[in-house]
Amino acid sequence: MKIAIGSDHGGFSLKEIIKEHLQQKSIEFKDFGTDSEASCDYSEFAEAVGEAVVSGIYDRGIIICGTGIGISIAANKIPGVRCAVVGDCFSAKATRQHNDTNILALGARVVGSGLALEIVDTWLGTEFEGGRHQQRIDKITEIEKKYCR
Ligand SMILES: O=C[C@H](O)[C@H](O)[C@H](O)COP(=O)(O)O
Repeated sequence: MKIAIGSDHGGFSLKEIIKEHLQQKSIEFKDFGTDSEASCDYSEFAEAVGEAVVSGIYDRGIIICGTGIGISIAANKIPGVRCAVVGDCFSAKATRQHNDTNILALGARVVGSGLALEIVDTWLGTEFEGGRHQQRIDKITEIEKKYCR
């Protein structure tokens, strides 16, 4: 599995911790920035990671800002992105099983690094269940087609 990862300044230090964790697990990733704690705008990194995932070059994305909210809103503007802000392991599992999320958003000012790594592991290790959930995702795709031209 190939992961695209990105953050703004608020998520930079958690991004570094997650990168080290992925490295230890021999999971391939590319860092799309930011590269320091200097103030920047999360939309840039949401777009870079979102494009990388939707293009098919990367299987999944992980994006981080202070709350996970701004960066997830921006990523979800890209057709084909299904991004959820997650702060617990139950939701991490459910959003893969039910929503087939392809990008995970984390709030570095909300969750500690220990929980964040458990969320990452749970999210990466859970498969989409399909079935009734697929028809719901198909309906989301229909909304995208209606409004994104
Ligand atoms: O949703 C937005 C994110 O949480 C940002 O990381 C946050 O707004 C950045 O705030 P500041 O510029 O005050 O560090």
